[in-house]
Amino acid sequence: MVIHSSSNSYKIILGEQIRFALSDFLSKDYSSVFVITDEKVAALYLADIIGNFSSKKVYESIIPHGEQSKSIESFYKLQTEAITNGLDRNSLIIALGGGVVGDLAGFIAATFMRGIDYIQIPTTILAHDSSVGGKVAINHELGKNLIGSFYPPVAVIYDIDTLKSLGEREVRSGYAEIVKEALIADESMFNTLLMTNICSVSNEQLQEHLAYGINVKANIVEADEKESGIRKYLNLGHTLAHALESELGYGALTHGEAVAIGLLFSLHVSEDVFQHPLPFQELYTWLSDNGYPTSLHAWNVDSLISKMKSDKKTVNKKIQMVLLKEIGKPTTKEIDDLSMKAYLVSFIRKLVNQ
Ligand SMILES: NC(=O)c1ccc[n+]([C@@H]2O[C@H](COP(=O)([O-])OP(=O)(O)OC[C@H]3O[C@@H](n4cnc5c(N)ncnc54)[C@H](O)[C@@H]3O)[C@@H](O)[C@H]2O)c1
Ligand SMILES: O=C(O)C(=O)C[C@@H](O)[C@H](O)[C@H](O)COP(=O)(O)O
Ligand SMILES: [Zn+2]
Repeated sequence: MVIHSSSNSYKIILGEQIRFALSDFLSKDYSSVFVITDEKVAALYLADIIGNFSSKKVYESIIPHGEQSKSIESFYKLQTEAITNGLDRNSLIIALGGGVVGDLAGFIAATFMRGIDYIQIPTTILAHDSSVGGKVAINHELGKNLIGSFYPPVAVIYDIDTLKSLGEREVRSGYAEIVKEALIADESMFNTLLMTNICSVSNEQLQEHLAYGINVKANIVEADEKESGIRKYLNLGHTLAHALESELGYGALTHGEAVAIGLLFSLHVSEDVFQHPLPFQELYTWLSDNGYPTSLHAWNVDSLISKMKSDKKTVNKKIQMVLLKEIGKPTTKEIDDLSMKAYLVSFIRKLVNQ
C-alpha cells in the first residue's frame, strides 16, 4: 500500500521476515544509519536490523522501554548522540519498536538538521496505528504528545513475525486501537472483533485485523493529513485516554488500556447526546472478558477536565470530543465543563455498578 502525503509518498509493507531484507525497500544510498530502539526490542531484533547494513556506518541508541521515554530528556540525549555520531542530512534514522520508539525517533528525524529521512519498523500491534500517518511527538508533564510535528516516514516496514514475542498486555493495548478503527468505520468489523478472543487470535486473523486497521487509518490520513477535519475521528476515545495517561503518570496504564476506557466513555456520552443506543454494554463485557482494566480507582474529575483541555482538539478552552451518531458515523462535539463533569461522574458510577 502507498500513502500519499503532502511531502512524499511512502509504502507500507506488511510481511514475514522482511526485517532481514530492508535494502529491498530503501531507494536511497544513505551516508549512515542511526537505529533507535528500546531495551526490550533491542534484545530481540536489533542484531537482525543491523545485519542489513554491513557496508555502512551504523549507530544505535537503546532507550528504556515505556511511555516515560517519550520525554524532552530522551529527545535531547538522542539529538546529542546524532550530533556526536556525525549524522548528516543524508543519514537515515530507523525507528525499531512500538509507538513510543516510533513517535520519539520520528520526532528526532523531524527536527535533526530540520529534518532527515526515517523509516518505521513497528514491532507492536498498536504500532500499526502509530507508524502510519506521520504524527510524531514527545509528551509534556502537562499533556500527551504536546510537542511534536506531522512528519511522514519514507517507509513503514512491518515484519509481523516480531509480534509473536509480545506479551498479553501489549496485545490488548494494540487491539484497543483496532476496535477504535472499527467503531469509526463500520459495524461489521466491530461485531467481528467482539466475537474475538484476542489472546488466542490466529495468525491469519491478526493479519486481517492489522490490514483492516491500517486501511482505515491510511484512507483517513491521506484525505486529511494535518487533522483539519476527518482525521480528528482517529482520536475517538483519546480526549479522556490522554488525560488519564497524564493524570495517572505516564506508563501507569498503557496507551491502549487508556484508549479502551476512553472508547467506553465516548459511547456513554454519545448515547446521551444523540439519544440513540450504542453497544456500551457489549464493549464493556468484551473488554473485561479480554482482561482490560475496567474497574476504576478514585479519579479527580476536576483535574481530569483540566487535562482534557490540553487535548489538541480543544478550541478556546472548550473541549471537543469525537462522538458516534452510530457505529461508523463519527462526528465532533463541543462539551461544556459542567456537562463534562456530569458525564464523568455518571460514567464512573456506571462502571462501578457493573
Ligand atoms: N503517532 C501516532 O499516530 C500514534 C498512534 C497510536 C499511538 N501512539 C503512541 O504510541 C505509544 C504506544 O505504543 P506501544 O503500545 O507500541 O508502546 P511501546 O512502544 O511502549 O511498546 C510496548 C511495550 O512492548 C515492548 N515491545 C515492543 N515490541 C515488542 C516485541 N515485538 N516483542 C516484545 N516486546 C515488545 C516495548 O519494549 C514496550 O515495553 C504511545 O506513546 C502512543 O501515544 C502514536
Ligand atoms: O493518527 C491520529 O490522528 C490519531 O489520532 C491516532 C491516535 O491513535 C494516536 O494516539 C495519536 O498519537 C493521537 O494524536 P494526538 O494528536 O491526540 O496526540
Ligand atoms: Zn492512540
